[in-house]
Amino acid sequence: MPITDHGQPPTLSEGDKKAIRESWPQIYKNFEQNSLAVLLEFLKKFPKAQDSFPKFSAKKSHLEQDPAVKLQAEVIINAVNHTIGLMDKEAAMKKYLKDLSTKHSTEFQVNPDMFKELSAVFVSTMGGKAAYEKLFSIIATLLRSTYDA
Ligand code: HEM
Repeated sequence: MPITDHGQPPTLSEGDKKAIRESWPQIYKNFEQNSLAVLLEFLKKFPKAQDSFPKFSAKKSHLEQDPAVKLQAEVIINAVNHTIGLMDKEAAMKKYLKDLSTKHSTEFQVNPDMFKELSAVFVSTMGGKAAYEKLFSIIATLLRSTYDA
């Protein structure tokens, strides 16, 4: 199933939440490595996305050593971790992501098509579990939501 970023976002079943709660700690335990791997893979696939991050090293071949890249990767995975922590509070989870969307659309002004692309890299890193496809479709749809409004 591809990541969706339009329309009604999927709902996480109790089974989805359980699958995420059981597997996420293994991923988050190595949050520095895992988040960096995701961000580097994303930037490799979508080199133009790097234009959104003028703070990153201009040398695309040395990105993995750039502390600003590592920090940004951690910011992203911590936001995913926070979202997972709000899975049982759907309204709060949506508000958190919508506020984050507003920042991306007004302050950072990044290309909204990229949320689903970064999400897809995340999901493939996590073994492509169906529950994560739903979670990241929620994330991608809500991060995009203030662009479409
Ligand atoms: C899963 C998807 C994503 C999540 C969870 C996420 C999360 C975040 C968070 C938590 C921040 C910090 C917000 C703050 O300062 O209060 C941020 C900043 C930012 N994000 Fe994202 N983001 C995602 C995808 C993307 C994508 C795809 C792009 C660009 C292609 C992007 C570009 C940026 C930029 C430019 C900033 C500001 C960086 C700076 O401090 O200079 N984000 N993001």
